[in-house]
Amino acid sequence: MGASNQSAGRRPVLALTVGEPAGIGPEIAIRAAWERRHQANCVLLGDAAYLAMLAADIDPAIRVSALSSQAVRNAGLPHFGPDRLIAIDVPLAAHVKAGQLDHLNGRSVLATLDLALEGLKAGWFGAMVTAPLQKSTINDAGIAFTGHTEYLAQHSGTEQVVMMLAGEPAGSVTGAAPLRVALATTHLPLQQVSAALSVEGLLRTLSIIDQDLKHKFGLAAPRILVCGLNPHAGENGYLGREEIDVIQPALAAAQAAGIDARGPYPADTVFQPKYLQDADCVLAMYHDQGLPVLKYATFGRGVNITLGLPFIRTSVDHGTALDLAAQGLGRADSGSMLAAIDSALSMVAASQTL
Ligand SMILES: NC(=O)c1ccc[n+]([C@@H]2O[C@H](COP(=O)([O-])OP(=O)(O)OC[C@H]3O[C@@H](n4cnc5c(N)ncnc54)[C@H](O)[C@@H]3O)[C@@H](O)[C@H]2O)c1
Ligand SMILES: N[C@H](C(=O)O)[C@H](O)COP(=O)(O)O
Repeated sequence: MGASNQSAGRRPVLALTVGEPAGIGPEIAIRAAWERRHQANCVLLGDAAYLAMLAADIDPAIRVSALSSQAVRNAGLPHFGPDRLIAIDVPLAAHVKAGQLDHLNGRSVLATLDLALEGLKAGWFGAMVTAPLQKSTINDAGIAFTGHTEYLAQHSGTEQVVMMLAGEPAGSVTGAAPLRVALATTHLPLQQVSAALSVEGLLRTLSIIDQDLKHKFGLAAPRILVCGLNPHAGENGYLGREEIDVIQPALAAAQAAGIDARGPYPADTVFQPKYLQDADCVLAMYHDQGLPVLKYATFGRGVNITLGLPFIRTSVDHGTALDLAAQGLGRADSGSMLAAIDSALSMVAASQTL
């Protein structure tokens, strides 16, 4: 996608969608954008009047300049220095009450994603970073929606993407190497997971991980450990056959294609430091097989990255935290949002050196 606004010497421009307005997204987006204002021009996408009001409550020093999306379409994104944040206005339909969901605002949340996609295509932004949204509210607004990952894939015309979360664990967990956990399936009811696994799909997943770890993370020869689906990786077929019928053939095909992928390993043992120290990524078969481990080790510092997209997208490792939002400003930790911005910046830099 385009990069016309990403001229050398200027801070990279990142689209920062602020997520569910009643959650902690807008607050952590403002705080992180302001904290990183000298490294990145984080353009907030959300209701500009609401964001300006919130910014003033967070810190009166934070200035928010509002732009209309039409003005940006007509004249491009103007250059602003780090003395202020820019918000491209995506108006909300209903007044926001912190901690209280309102499905009337669901379409506006999705419109921020559409605007980010438009801006990536037009070259306004070098990457997008997303604050958490509430999937149920968008569904309550009458729009089938399972997550950013699937939405961005569909709306960028990408056949397959891979969700990967990464973070720096406390030193004792893996010896301080980044832990990266990718998923073979994303937001899917558990009952549908087995049927969603196929040799071709897993091979594409492994190939996307391999390519993106090389090109967006600068790893010369990524090493991927692959989990089984069943307890004890199927116990030679006595506890399930997906390992024999699907995962092993996919691994054989990946290895034949030059991908360093090994397994299938029992998911309950593969996350030991002695295995992780020889790996760059673990591929789990489903959401709650891999993410509890990652979030246990890195919550608050982790980053969610969508691999396989034709642009860079990162996000936080947590949700909307309505409980914290309801208590007022200052309760939420912005660490993961800062990590998501930092990660997007380093991926932008890695992509530019190709
Ligand atoms: N990137 C995303 O858009 C994203 C990611 C995860 C979950 N979600 C969505 O968020 C909604 C709520 O999910 P949930 O309740 O399972 O998880 P959650 O992460 O919102 O909350 C889980 C717990 O972690 C705490 N927490 C979360 N973020 C925190 C932060 N920044 N600082 C301090 N504490 C924090 C919360 O207070 C809560 O106790 C769901 O709709 C889910 O789908 C969105
Ligand atoms: N699976 C993610 C997590 O648990 O953190 C989260 O739901 C966000 O997914 P999307 O980026 O697809 O919205």
